[in-house]
Amino acid sequence: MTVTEPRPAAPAVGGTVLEASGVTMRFGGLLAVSNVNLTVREGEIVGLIGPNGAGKTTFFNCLTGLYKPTSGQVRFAGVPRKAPKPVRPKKGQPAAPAAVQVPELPKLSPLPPKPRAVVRAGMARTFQNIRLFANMTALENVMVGRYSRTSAGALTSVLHGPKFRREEAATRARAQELLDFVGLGRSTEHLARNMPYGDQRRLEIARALATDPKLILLDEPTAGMNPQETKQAMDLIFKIRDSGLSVVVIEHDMRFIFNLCDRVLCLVRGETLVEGTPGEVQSDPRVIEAYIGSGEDDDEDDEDDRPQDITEEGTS
Ligand SMILES: Nc1ncnc2c1ncn2[C@@H]1O[C@H](COP(=O)(O)OP(=O)(O)OP(=O)(O)O)[C@@H](O)[C@H]1O
Repeated sequence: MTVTEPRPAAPAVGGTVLEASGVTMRFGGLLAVSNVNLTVREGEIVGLIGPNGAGKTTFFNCLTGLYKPTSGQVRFAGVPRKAPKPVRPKKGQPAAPAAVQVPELPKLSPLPPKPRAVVRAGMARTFQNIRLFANMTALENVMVGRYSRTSAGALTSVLHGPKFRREEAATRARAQELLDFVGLGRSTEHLARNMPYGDQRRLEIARALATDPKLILLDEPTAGMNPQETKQAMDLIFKIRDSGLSVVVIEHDMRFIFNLCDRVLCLVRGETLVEGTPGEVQSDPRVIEAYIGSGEDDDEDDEDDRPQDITEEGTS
């Protein structure tokens, strides 16, 4: 399964941006992710692969703070995990024995689960299913993403004071810049729901970039794309990397992943099967076995995968 083609040279990889160690996630009796480690450095593109049900999305959700892992730890930009607060005895009650005072709490990610807080921390993500505001223009969709970075309060916004107007103009200008960056500079006033599928995907990326992230996580960015759209998506991700961001990407398209990524982590049944360069991972017989065993066809280009509608859900 050698599918690697010559790829643009990666810039020198810098310090650690994201570090996940021993991440485990249980849903009741089901162990979806088990003791998974991952380090992402500045300027790196890391791929997450694995057959259906391997735990990729669950692990992704642990990285972004959408899920609190059952155990393990996620550090983003060096933010350390907060120590659990000791339980204080109530007034007049004798102090509980030490073992009860500091219960054995599961190690939680320091990443707050609130999406806005995750954005402030410098992470942005896209979802498997497109989540654009269907009846808003491309520009408005990106501006919505940008609002998490503006400071005008509710009163300023209602009064449309000078501060609001200044910020609004800056937000609009930045949104336009991002649309140009992703190649949608001419679609500014198009309603999201009328845009071609590949453009909607790029619009989602522009909206995620509007939060000025250090790291962007893309969940199946090429799902349902035709080969030309897939190539454009790859070029865009290289461009994002070249602008200094780190990228983590989940994909089923092996050719895409092996041509795009600096490093690839392959999960099977919630566990790390192998992690390494695309060359190492694609030649590992265990990876081939895992995919053959799962019956997945990696070169499938099924047009029927295209979602028919985009949802009205907002950024998260
Ligand atoms: N919220 C949930 N509650 C219970 N079980 C879940 C939940 N989310 C995922 N699972 C289970 O956890 C396992 C891993 O699922 P996950 O969606 O993370 O895999 P995946 O590798 O992303 O799969 P796919 O490639 O099909 O999207 C599966 O067995 C799935 O059924």
